[in-house]
Amino acid sequence: MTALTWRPARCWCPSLLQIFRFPVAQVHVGRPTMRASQQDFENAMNQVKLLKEDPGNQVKLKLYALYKQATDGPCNVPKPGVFDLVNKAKWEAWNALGSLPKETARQNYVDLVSSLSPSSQASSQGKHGADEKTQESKNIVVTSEDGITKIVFNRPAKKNAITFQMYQDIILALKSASTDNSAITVFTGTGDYYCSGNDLTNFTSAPNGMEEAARKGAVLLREFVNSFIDFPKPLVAVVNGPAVGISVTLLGLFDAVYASDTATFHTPFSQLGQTSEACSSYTFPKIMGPAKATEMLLFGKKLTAREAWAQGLVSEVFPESTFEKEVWTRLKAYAKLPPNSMRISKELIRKNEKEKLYAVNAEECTILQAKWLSEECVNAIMNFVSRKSKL
Ligand SMILES: CCCCCC/C=C/C(=O)SCCNC(=O)CCNC(=O)[C@H](O)C(C)(C)COP(=O)(O)OP(=O)(O)OC[C@H]1O[C@@H](n2cnc3c(N)ncnc32)[C@H](O)[C@@H]1OP(=O)(O)O
Repeated sequence: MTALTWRPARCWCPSLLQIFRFPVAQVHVGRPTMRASQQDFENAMNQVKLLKEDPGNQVKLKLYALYKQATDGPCNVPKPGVFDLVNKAKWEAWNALGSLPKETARQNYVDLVSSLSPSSQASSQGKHGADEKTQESKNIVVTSEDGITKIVFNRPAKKNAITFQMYQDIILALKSASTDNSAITVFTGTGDYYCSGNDLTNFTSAPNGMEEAARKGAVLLREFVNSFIDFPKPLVAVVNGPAVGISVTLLGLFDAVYASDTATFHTPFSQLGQTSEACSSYTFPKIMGPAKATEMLLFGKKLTAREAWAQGLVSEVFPESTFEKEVWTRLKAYAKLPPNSMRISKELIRKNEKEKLYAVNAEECTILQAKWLSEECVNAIMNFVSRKSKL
């Protein structure tokens, strides 16, 4: 109860207040060289407001903790409850500073701000909003060429983890691809990963509470998966590297899956206190049989590309050295096939399944909405965010 009255530092600009929108980065706290004055401290606070790029959660937590220590002294408020993820993390960061003297905290704050890279400082010209928007949409890149619309997970620094914004961008990209001039649509990833699944920090910033976030997440997930169920043209995954979570389960709704031999397929839902999605509770047992689906969806067994091929999830595996060349040559040839024939054949395959898929999707989303509020799930996500465990 008291925890709810605890206020975050007011010096942060609004985008930085949502400290968990971006995952953790390494903190480097510069070594104090001299005592920072109150003026240095205030200058540093102003500099933080001008940061152009998000410095990462760990840095923001550290800044928050040092600010509180420098102004209020040692942590003196009760620990927020387990579901109040953001405030709990802030409390833990502040509390971890123990009895660090106010002056040292002030100096460390100034050093930390000055250690942030110059490239992340804003020019005070202020076209911040426009830049951010461009940045968001670049995480999903859509191009169309040679009869192929390519939708690319393009967030390699985060292994192409999918943010809420990316889910929305993909829904729009699929809508547009369904009526553009292309014959087929292809998903692939930039960098070494195909996609590491849902961004695990999606639910750690919940300004209106976790229940509201889980409700909205379930609505978004349902619409997202429905846009795959409904997609009318051949949908192909070019799996260039490891795939995790929802990027794997969605493959059951694709028409063909080509994988590099560096790809792996991992659905660690139980480990995350979650359950299967994207209709995989229906498509996976159908594709690979219930026993193999259980190993993946319940026990989180990670498959190699060849194992995934043997179980029918992957159409064909290619050596990494020739993967791109072979796959794109083949896809360009397929894209020259009569598009209406391909569309109608897909419709014949999919139409008897559609009602079932909608129903499965709805049920999976309802179950997940509840799971996201469970202690098992909250703990697993907090472990990831605080880096206690890696899958
Ligand atoms: C509308 C909501 C729909 C929700 C649908 C439900 C969907 C469920 C799922 O998809 S469950 C699967 C979720 N994914 C994971 O559990 C994977 C988590 N990530 C990892 O285990 C590892 O990062 C890894 C194995 C993918 C890669 O390990 P490694 O090679 O050691 O790299 P790093 O861990 O250092 O990763 C680099 C960088 O990327 C960030 N990152 C990677 N994956 C995610 C992720 N899924 N969510 C958030 N952030 C991710 C990681 O934190 C590092 O960031 P940093 O450099 O530290 O800032």
